[in-house]
Amino acid sequence: MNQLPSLDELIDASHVVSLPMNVQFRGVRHREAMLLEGPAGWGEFSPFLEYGPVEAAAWLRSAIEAAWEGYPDPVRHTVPVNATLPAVGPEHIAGVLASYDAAHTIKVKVAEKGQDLAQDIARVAEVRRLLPGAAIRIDANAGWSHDEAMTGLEALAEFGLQYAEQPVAGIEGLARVRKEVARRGLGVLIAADESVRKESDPLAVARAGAADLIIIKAQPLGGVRRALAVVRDAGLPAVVSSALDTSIGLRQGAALAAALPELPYACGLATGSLFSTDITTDRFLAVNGELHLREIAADPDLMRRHGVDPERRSWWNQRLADCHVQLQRSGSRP
Ligand SMILES: O=C(O)CCC(=O)C1=CC=C[C@@H](O)[C@@H]1C(=O)O
Ligand SMILES: [Mg+2]
Repeated sequence: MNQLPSLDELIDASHVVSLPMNVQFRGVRHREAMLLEGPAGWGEFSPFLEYGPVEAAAWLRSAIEAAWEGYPDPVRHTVPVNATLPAVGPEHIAGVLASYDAAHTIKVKVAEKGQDLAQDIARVAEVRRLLPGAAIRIDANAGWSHDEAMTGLEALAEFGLQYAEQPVAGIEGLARVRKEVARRGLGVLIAADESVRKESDPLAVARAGAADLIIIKAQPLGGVRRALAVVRDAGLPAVVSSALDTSIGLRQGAALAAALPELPYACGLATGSLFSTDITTDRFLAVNGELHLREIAADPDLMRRHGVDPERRSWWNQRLADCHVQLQRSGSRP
């Protein structure tokens, strides 16, 4: 596939859905997504609503790759995954974790706006109490200052952390935290997420020696093949994650995880469990901590049931058009 599909072709191939979630995540209670059906299968285009066309164009590129080109050959057919725990209070933790069949590795959200470190400590402590043998990682989404990160990491390291994802903003900030963590001997690895997917150069963080590992996501990085190239060139261990995707987007992430030469960590691809429903009857959910690679197709009835109103549909058509222009401009082909 060397040609970018035309805008008309994309509009004809697209459906827009809004899926309800079981629990608020990232301030989101309903997740909107555009699904594209192309000659190679289904692709998902679901940048968060506040993203502008320059950033969102990479997400469209990823959907077009999935639907018009398909995926590279897998080197594995099962993908280990983590449960993702939003910034809920301790009383809700057991319930949220019970919705996942993925208790070996838990990613706990911390540094949520409007909350404090005591709440983060209580959340991580409760996960450790419920699952004494689990690997626990945290994700601050760049919500801490340097000093807050050091205080937070000192306190949370007591519970045994596999790694800390994006404790602070920016590549320099990460490098500084990583250095200080080593100086204090805290034994916590530093993972870069926003410093990979939101930087104009996704390799800059690796070049700066600012992280021990990188988080990679197919949609923000412009597709599975581009994400694979980032991992190859970064030369760091990679954790595949998602963006609160429907089963179609999670399948894109699984294709990326399945094609990576090395997969040392469980992947953030179990978030289907945070939704109360999906666009396929055979949802792409973890079974005993693993996703089993298989084809996922959207179900026409479910897409109809969760379809958006005409106003949202035209908003998405405009977004599609804006991102299409971006891809034409950058000469970016799937
Ligand atoms: O990695 C995971 O366990 C699940 C995905 C996840 O955490 C995220 C999904 C969507 C938006 C992001 O804020 C968030 C992340 O920061 O990794
Ligand atoms: Mg993250």
